[in-house]
Amino acid sequence: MKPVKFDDQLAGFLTLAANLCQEQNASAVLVLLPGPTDWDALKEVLDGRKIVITADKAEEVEGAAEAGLQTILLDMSEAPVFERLTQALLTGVAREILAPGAGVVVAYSGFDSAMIDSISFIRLDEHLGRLTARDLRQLETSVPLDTLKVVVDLAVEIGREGREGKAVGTMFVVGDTRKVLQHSQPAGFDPVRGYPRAERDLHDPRVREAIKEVAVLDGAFIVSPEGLVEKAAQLVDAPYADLTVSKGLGARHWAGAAISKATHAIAIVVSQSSGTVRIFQVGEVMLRIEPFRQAMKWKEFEYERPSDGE
Ligand SMILES: Nc1ncnc2c1ncn2[C@@H]1O[C@H](COP(=O)(O)OP(=O)(O)OP(=O)(O)O)[C@@H](O)[C@H]1O
Repeated sequence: MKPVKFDDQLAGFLTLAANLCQEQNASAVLVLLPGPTDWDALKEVLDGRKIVITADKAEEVEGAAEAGLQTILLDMSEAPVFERLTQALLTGVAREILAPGAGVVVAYSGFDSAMIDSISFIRLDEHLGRLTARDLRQLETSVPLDTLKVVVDLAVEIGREGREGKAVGTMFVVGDTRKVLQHSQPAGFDPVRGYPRAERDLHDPRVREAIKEVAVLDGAFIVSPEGLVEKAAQLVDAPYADLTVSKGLGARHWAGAAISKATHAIAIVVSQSSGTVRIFQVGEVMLRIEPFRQAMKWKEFEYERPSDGE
């Protein structure tokens, strides 16, 4: 990976970005770079503005954090620039580096991948953004926020990516594990059975990748408040009485609603047909996240017409 020379072109575009930031009252300048550059010179040109450096690999932002710059890594080098920028902005919102609704000036390589040649001004739509920590905090639950974030992010990735080109649906039931297990029975072979704790901990990215591989199996993952997958491929069974679930949602969603009502667990359901992730608590959809190209669109609570009877 080649460093990016801090030449007149780069300095010129950053100066334009700084001016635009000033004129539009933007809250940050996001720079998508193909490699490390002279961070001090970059900071000097963007004098005093909030700077976010985005790249694909850690070595491309080498030294940026030490220079006091915020960084976002994408690992999407094959994706079109538009999708990479969208993902960078969504990640910025999710990590609370950028505020939803904020204006952001973006400097990037639109035509020549080796140099900065384009500038855009983007106003982050209030509703565009990955689920933020604040949204999850609204769920008053005994499950630590940190575990919820890990599981929700994993669910969103499964809904978005699927498996080998095919859509995948699944469910995670998080928290109140002892009680949830009383309502569960194996749907088939349990791929996590017999594994030590460390190999079932969803905080470990390798474990999350392994879970994506087995998410195609029937049934739900039962996750402890600490983020350990206690069991996989479980059919959860709880009474449907007094539940209202939207039309068009089937057995998986009913089961998620029911278990979240019968216990203090949170059920996170990925729909196979749409990739939408719904978060159920006390029998109701509390949050819903729509897949959106590479990234996703976060919607505030929206009333879904309940189906009749049942
Ligand atoms: N009680 C349950 N516990 C866990 N998983 C279940 C349960 N019932 C159904 N499922 C899972 O849901 C899968 C799909 O069922 P169904 O199509 O009726 O669900 P859905 O709610 O319409 O979801 P999707 O949008 O993913 O199709 C089943 O193959 C099974 O793996």
